Amino acid sequence: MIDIQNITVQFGTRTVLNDIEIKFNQGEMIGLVAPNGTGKSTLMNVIMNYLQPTKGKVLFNGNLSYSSKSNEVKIHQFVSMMPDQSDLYNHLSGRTHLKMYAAMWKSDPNLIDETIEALNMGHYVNKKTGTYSLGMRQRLCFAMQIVANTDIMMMDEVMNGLDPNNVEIISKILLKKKAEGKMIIIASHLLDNLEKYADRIFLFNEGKLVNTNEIIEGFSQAKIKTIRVKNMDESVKALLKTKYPLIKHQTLVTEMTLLHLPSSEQQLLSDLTAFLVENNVMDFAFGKVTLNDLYALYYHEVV
Ligand SMILES: Nc1ncnc2c1ncn2[C@@H]1O[C@H](COP(=O)(O)OP(=O)(O)OP(=O)(O)O)[C@@H](O)[C@H]1O
Repeated sequence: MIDIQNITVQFGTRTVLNDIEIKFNQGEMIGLVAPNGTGKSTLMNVIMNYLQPTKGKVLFNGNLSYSSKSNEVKIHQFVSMMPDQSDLYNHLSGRTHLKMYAAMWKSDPNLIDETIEALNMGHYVNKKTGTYSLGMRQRLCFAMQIVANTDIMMMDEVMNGLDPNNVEIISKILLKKKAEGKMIIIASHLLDNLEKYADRIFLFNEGKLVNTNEIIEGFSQAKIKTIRVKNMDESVKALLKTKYPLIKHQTLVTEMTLLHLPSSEQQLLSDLTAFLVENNVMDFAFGKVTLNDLYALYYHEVV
């Protein structure tokens, strides 16, 4: 378990993390989402103690913190950060990298071949990494962390440069690790993927972590409670507000209007359908709010 207690990070006058307080549990997949340069890596660096916060501390499993070098060694036995592609040694093979990681974390050596097979790396893993493509290097970095097999795994842009097949393969491996009780923290811009697999997703806003479930009630529920309407006329919006004052409106920069319904009662849904059609609004769909919508709401950017 990670207990982040009042972490503040300032660089000069800029506050990148502002008094963050949050607990992450074993068996959870946590998604961190934000535009570039907002603090995702900074938070991970604090959790790894690569960066000392201006204020606050991080507790592991109740009472262990980075209060001494020997504690750091203890913590890094069960907390790992996925290596970066620039950490690879070009003159060594992928297999050698995997063996190093298995040896450093004293994990089960059988994991090496299992992981090579799961990630379809057999045809290249014995070659020097200097000959690998971007996607091959990325899979190796991921495989290294899987072989280390720590209880807490942090990954910054794990899906970088991967084709959709490999994104799915890695997602399935992550689900398996989660089922084994690992805590997985992922910073990613692949919102659809994150939305599918993460248990809790946090957006960074002005140095704070905002849980997506708190932005829109029922965000993670599949129930129909939202209508997505494209290019809705201001006059129709006004009419709708008068007729259905309980329906909340949110307009995104994507020209999409979200209508949040007070319930998903059948009668309300059919009345609303009739209302929209009568007012010549044809481009609409019932469905849940997506992470892409929330991103557009928060960051005024189209993903
Ligand atoms: N050591 C440092 N000194 C000064 N400023 C820093 C330092 N590290 C990070 N920053 C600044 O803090 C902000 C957050 O950086 P961070 O790397 O955490 O962003 P990020 O959300 O991980 O971005 P990305 O998606 O690009 O990886 C940025 O404005 C960055 O310039």
